[in-house]
Amino acid sequence: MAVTENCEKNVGTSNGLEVLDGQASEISSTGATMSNNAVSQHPEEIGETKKCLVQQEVSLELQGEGKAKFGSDEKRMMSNCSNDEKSVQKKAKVNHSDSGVACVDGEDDLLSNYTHAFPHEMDKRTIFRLKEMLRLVNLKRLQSVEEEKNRCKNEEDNNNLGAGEFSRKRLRSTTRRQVPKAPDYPWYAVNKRSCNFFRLVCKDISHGEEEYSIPVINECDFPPVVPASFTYIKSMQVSDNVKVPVRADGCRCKESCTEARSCSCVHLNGSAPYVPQDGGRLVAPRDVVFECGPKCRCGPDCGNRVSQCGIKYKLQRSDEVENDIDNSYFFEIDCKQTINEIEGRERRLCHVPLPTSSSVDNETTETEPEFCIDAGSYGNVARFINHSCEPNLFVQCVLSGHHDIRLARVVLFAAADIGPYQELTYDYGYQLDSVIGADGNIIQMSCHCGEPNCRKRLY
Ligand SMILES: C[S@@+](CC[C@H](N)C(=O)[O-])C[C@H]1O[C@@H](n2cnc3c(N)ncnc32)[C@H](O)[C@@H]1O
Repeated sequence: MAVTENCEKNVGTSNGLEVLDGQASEISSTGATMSNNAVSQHPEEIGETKKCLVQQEVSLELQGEGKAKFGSDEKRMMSNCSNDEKSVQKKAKVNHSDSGVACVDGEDDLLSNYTHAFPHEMDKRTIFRLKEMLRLVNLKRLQSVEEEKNRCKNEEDNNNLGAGEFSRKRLRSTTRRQVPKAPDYPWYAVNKRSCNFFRLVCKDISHGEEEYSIPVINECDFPPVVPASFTYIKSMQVSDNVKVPVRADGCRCKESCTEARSCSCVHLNGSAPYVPQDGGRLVAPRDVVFECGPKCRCGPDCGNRVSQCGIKYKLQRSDEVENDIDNSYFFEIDCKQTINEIEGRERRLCHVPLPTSSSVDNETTETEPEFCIDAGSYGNVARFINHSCEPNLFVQCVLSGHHDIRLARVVLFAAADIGPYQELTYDYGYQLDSVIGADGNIIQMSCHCGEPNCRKRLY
């Protein structure tokens, strides 16, 4: 899945965007973490969330008449089915039917599944409209399949040509090698009566947790599938085996904390880390940002709590990259790397100036990371942000409730102005050949960020 910005204005440089929340866990000797999580101790609550998810995601009024509800049973069917079954569903082929109309193998199965699951809600009219929508989806898919076929054919032809012929051919069709622009599906443009309905698999992945809903649009799979289940949380849960650090003392300010001489938290930063503009921009990347916390007297509107304010921009997710390894959602809380790896930061930060001083104890920066965030089952939208070798976000460590750098919060800030519908990315910062499998062999992963300077490998 990729996360894109989905609003009509730019996300400004260095605006605090998101906290990579998940579960902070101790890194075990194997590098894998297993943790008892706080949320799973409240099964009723999770049950409620799931119920709510079904209601929110799948209800749809079709022109105010027949009401089609998809998802609950279908999703259950999908989540219960084996990988083989899933891949069969994903591999629905586009064909020409006798009438020349594109159809998808398995369309009848799909409709009969829905009819079976919702017998009272699938009247003839609804079925007709569903078929019409499927036809539109298929036509669009067929078009791209044809385009792809033509592209491959051209490439094949060109492989059989000499250099002179090749250049003549390229001159004649200069657009041939252009990468087709990915279609944008702005949230406001999602037409419930059109085929986009089938691509919108979730109206809000945060299930009302965030101020703005985060829709998920699946442009890859047919039928579109919802993202694998996880629980959306807004603040980091610390697993039972991790000792929660003592709360840091707070400032005594009654209003917004902007001055180092009057606010003890701002003082720890040397000067105010944020400018009060567009919700608080980071003045410059720092080793660590000290924000106001729970023991401070200032309120939630304090200017030194930027990373605690939640998402302030509309985001959406689209299905692009498949994950097939178990630890795709681990993030080491490695402030040492973000603080010390100037080379990496130079690469990551684009034109944002580098930090000038280290306000963190050297001893802590020399040790290996002890904790990691496991966003596999619990997390927020940041868990879906992909890696890029030319990213538009960078990692900034932030401390607020406590001052233990080993459990710092990981916050992603914009490194440049980010336009609407741009994918949000950051540099995962892996060292090549640093990921070792259970058998002791190095695991490699190719990078598909597509940037001209792509390093070709994630790790
Ligand atoms: C934190 S997840 C990112 C979200 C994930 N793509 C999804 O759809 O849920 C990290 C995983 O995404 C995939 N990924 C992210 N960026 C990638 C890239 N540039 N090239 C290849 N795979 C990438 C890898 O499988 C990686 O382990």
